[in-house]
Amino acid sequence: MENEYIKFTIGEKKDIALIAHDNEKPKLIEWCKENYDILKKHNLYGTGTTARLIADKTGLTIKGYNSGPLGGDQQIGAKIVEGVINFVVFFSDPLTAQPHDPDVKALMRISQVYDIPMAVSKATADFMIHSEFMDKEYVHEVINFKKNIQERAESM
Ligand SMILES: O=C(CO)COP(=O)(O)O
Repeated sequence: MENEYIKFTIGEKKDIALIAHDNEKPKLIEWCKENYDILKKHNLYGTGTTARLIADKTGLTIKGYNSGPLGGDQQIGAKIVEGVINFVVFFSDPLTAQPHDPDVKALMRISQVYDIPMAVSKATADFMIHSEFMDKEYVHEVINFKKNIQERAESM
């Protein structure tokens, strides 16, 4: 099966998901404060508690989904599939087991599938936010999964 790629343009205003596990929330809030002037130019989304804390502590406008353990990671994942989210900052906790670990893995996996940049630490988030892609249009290329599915169905 040969893959065909679809190209689409991502505008100057990005759609950014911000997520942090509990132990990492203070770090993400600090990071949002540091990068307030950049973040305020974009559309922000987050899992429930993270989004509420960011809004309260930084004054940024952010759309909140469900809390992570109640399906928030899956909602963000669905937005990636729909082509809504362009960047993800996810300060996951590398030292604490999460009850919704399958959802966390699913979100990381779907970001890879759609080649959506995901920063999982402050260092990578700093690289991402200061990247030349942040404030300009760029062309994003992903596999045409519709063609892929059709070809698979036809071959069965
Ligand atoms: O658990 C999370 C991500 O896996 C984050 O969820 P909250 O933002 O609701 O704490």
